[in-house]
Amino acid sequence: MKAVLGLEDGTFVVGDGFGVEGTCSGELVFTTQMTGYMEALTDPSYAGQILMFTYPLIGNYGVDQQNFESPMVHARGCVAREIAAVPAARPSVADYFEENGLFGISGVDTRSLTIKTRTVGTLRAALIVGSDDGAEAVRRARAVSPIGEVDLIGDVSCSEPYRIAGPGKRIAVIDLGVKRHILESLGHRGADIHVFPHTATPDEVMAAKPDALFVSNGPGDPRRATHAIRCVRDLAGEVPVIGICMGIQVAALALGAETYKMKFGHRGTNQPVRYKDGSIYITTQNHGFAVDEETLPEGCTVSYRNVNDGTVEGFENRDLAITCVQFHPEAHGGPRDTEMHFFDRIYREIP
Ligand SMILES: NC(=O)CC[C@H](N)C(=O)O
Repeated sequence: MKAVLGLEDGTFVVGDGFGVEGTCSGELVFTTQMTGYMEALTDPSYAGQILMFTYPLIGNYGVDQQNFESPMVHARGCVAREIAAVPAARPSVADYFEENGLFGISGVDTRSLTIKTRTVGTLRAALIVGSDDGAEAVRRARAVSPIGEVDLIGDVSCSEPYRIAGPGKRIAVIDLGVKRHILESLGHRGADIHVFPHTATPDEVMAAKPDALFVSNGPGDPRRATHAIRCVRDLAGEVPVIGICMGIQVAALALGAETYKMKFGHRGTNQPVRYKDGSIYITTQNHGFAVDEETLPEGCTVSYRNVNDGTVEGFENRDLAITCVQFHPEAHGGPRDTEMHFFDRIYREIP
């Protein structure tokens, strides 16, 4: 089966389709991870994006639902150099894509597409599985709305509040598309977790009498997380605030700081960050927006910084008890170095 990937700049590449016939479109983003392909594809933060793997062989250990970050694939499409046809475990990625009505293309030069993305910035793209009509793919890519103009959070947040009972501190989680392993990392420490939809009001959150407010990861432009921004704006100072990924961006926006779209973002399991004490951690990341350090108000200090480009990877505000990171300390699969470092510390520090 043929497939074609078209980009807004007029480029298209023809390859082998996998999954089912049809079309998907969104931002084309690349991740440098060598493993953890299903964790990435099922991460709700990839909603609205077509995910391209720079590592040339994807799928060699098959699909294991135990690794999923949510019950389904959220990336709109998958681009790979090669998908392992006969993995060591079943089902294969291609079988899984077919059974679940998903779209993929393999046999394409992911290096040149990555170099292009790094050179010109993230591009809108369309993938047509079952066709090699490059002009049509480019036309569809150009029709894609920029990610900042699309509401994606409502599609991935829970619709009703729910609780994962635990014996320990009570944490209210605002679900912007929360990854399963974040809830598990909190739960393993004993947290009594109350999860709220992204539309939760400050009163609804406070009715749970939380010891801390946690704002999750999520897809798209953080400025669209308007309800969560309001919650943090109203509640910071009243309860400790913890954030991961979109959570840090929401916390920054709530304090009056700004976020910006990065040229091509950070996605992978090999992103080095430097903590304020000088120690370096290898982290998993998936973000295309970042906090503008210059706009952070007084009282906020940058706690982690990306070693490659110097961008903000974490900040804290001791007076307001805000602690947040841009990377993913819960990451499965990816390095676990920061799981203990981050979750133990934030859990211990909740009064
Ligand atoms: N994983 C996330 O929470 C990502 C946050 C936001 N969607 C970004 O791309 O920056």
